[in-house]
Amino acid sequence: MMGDLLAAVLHDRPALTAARPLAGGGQVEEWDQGVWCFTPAAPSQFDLVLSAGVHGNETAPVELLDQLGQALLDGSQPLRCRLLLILGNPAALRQGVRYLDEDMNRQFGAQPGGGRDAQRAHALRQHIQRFFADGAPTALRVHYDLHTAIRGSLIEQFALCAAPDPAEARFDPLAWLAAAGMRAALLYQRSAPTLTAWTHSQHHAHAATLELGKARPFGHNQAIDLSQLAQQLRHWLASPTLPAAPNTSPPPMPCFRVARDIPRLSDAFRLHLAADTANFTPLYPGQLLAEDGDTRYVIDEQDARVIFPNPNVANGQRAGLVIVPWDLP
Ligand SMILES: O=C(O)CCC(=O)N[C@@H](CCC(=O)O)C(=O)O
Ligand SMILES: [Zn+2]
Repeated sequence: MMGDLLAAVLHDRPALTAARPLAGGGQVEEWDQGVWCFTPAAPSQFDLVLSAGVHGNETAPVELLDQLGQALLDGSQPLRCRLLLILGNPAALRQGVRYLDEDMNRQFGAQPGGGRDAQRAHALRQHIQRFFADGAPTALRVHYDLHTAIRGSLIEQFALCAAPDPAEARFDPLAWLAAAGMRAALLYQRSAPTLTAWTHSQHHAHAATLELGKARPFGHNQAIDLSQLAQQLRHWLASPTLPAAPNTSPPPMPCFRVARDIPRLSDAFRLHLAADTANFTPLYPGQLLAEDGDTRYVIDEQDARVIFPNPNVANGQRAGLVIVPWDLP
């Protein structure tokens, strides 16, 4: 059943008109449409940002965060950490589209656009900045941005994040992701214009984009199993302290790195993959992956796989990623 937070966003009205005490202690305040700051009764050393709906057609994780928000409102979910809950792109959610003018998850880099998605991205940056600034300077900062993908995937649930920092003794990001049901990690080595790349680089948050299944409209997400993620999120929200956990070795899941981006440079771009090619499909050396006028993208990596192949992006945007296994040191 739809909760109060999502209903408000879909009806284009506020969910709360003033700060509301939570039945289980603490309070919630609406900072903007689709942005709620939950504060626990006692001070916390854990600041958690959970976002979904940055792409308006990716509804399963939006339903999950709506249920979590409702459980906090009605007191059935205890809260021991600070939480910023975000439904990313309300106007795109209302229309059931990935974005309005420009992909919102490309508006967090050095050159954001000027359209409605870029304006919303700017507002989200301000809210997240305020949330972290209001927390304890020593708090552990974690951000999960929940998505679903255009295509099916040979590994259904996986994370995209920066490589773990071996110096971080408080927290094992890959162990948390494994506990939340992620079965692979794609580790970035360079910056990207995405929301989690921004919270990681600007706010030193342990930030990951979670891919959770195939994108479908509201009410059609029965095939996506978010139970493990939901259980872990509920556990973390209720935990008075976080277990100290240095990075484990070997990592608890297969890890990959980006061997290269495949950019769509022009209208001549052609992707030589079937439209139903799943994420993580293996590519073989010598395979012609794509052409763009005179530019040919031929696989020369061993054990390569493809992620997010999509020829229908705007010129200049990423039309796919070639990834390879990465044995973390
Ligand atoms: O299925 C697809 O082609 C895209 C799914 C999606 O929205 N993925 C995110 C990944 C973000 C990241 O690279 O960290 C995106 O493209 O924004
Ligand atoms: Zn997405």
